[in-house]
Amino acid sequence: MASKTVIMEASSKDVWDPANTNSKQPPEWFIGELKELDGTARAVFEKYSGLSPDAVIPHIVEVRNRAFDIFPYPCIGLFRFLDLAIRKSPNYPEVLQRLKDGQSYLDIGCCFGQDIRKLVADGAPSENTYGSDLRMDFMELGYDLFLDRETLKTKFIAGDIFDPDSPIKQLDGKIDIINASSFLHLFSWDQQVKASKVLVSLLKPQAGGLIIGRQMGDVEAKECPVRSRPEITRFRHNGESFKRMWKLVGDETGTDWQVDVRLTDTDLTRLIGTPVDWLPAGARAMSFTIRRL
Ligand SMILES: C[S@@+](CC[C@H](N)C(=O)[O-])C[C@H]1O[C@@H](n2cnc3c(N)ncnc32)[C@H](O)[C@@H]1O
Repeated sequence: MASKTVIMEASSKDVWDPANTNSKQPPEWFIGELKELDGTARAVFEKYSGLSPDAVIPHIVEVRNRAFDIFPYPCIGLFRFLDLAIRKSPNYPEVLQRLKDGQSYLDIGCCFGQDIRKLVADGAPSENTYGSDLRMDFMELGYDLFLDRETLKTKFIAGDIFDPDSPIKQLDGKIDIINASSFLHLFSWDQQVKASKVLVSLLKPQAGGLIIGRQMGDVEAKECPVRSRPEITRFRHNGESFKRMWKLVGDETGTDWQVDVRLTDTDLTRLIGTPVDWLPAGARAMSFTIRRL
C-alpha cells in the first residue's frame, strides 16, 4: 500500500520538493509572511494555547515552516489551516453538542488537528476524539502548534486509509462523527470510493452517523491530472457527482445516506486571495454533510 502514499503526494513536488536540494525555492503561491490573523484563530492561540498576543504570529509561522518542509501542501503553504474550517460548517453547533453529550469524533487526514483544537477550545471533551493522518510528524507538530501535549486527550493514529491493516481499523464501528476536510479531493474517483467505504466502516452501524468536510470542488465534475504526473488524477466533484458517488458507496455497503453539498459562487483563487496557477478555472470551495439514514 506504500504506492498509495506516493500517488497522493505527487502533486506539489513539481513546484517545490523539500527533499530535492536543487529545488529550495518555495513555490510562487507560498505565503511567507502572516500579516493578520482572523479573530477566531487568534482567540484559540491566546486563550486555548496561552500565547501572548505578540507571540502568536511568529509562533504560527515557525511551526508552519517546519510542516511545509515535511510536505508542501497548499493548506500549509497558504495558511488555510488557520480557517479552523469546521466552525464554518452549518453542522458545527450539532457536532459540538454531540461531543459534549459524549459522542465520538474522528478527524481523518487531520494534519495538525486544528479542528479538534477548535472543538476542545469551545468546550468539547477531548477524551472521545481521534485524529488520523498518514504522517505522525504532522500530528506531532500539532502539539507544538497548539502547546497542548500535556492536556489534550485526543488519540492520534498514524495510518494510510487505503491500508487494509491500517491501525485506524481499531476504530471500526466506533465513531459517531467524522470530519474529512481537504481530504477526499486528494484522490481519484476510484480511490475516493474506496476511502469513503472505509469511512462508512469506521462509523457506528446505525442511523445518525455524520460525515462533514470541505474540499476543492469544481463547476464541472472531472478527473484532473496531476501536473507532474499526468497518469495520476484527482477527481474534482460538483454537487451532482458527489451525491452520485455516495449513492454508489451506499449501494456497495448496504447503507443509505442523505447528502447535502454546497459549492461557493466565487472561484477558489479569489477566496484564497493569492494567485494559484494550478487551480482550474472552475474551481470552487465545496462543503458537505453526509448523514446516515
Ligand atoms: C491537504 S491536508 C488537509 C489537512 C486538514 N484536514 C485540513 O483541512 O487542513 C491532507 C492531509 O491528509 C493526509 N493524507 C494524505 N493521504 C492520506 C492517506 N492515504 N491516509 C491518511 N491520511 C492521508 C496528509 O498527510 C495531510 O495531512
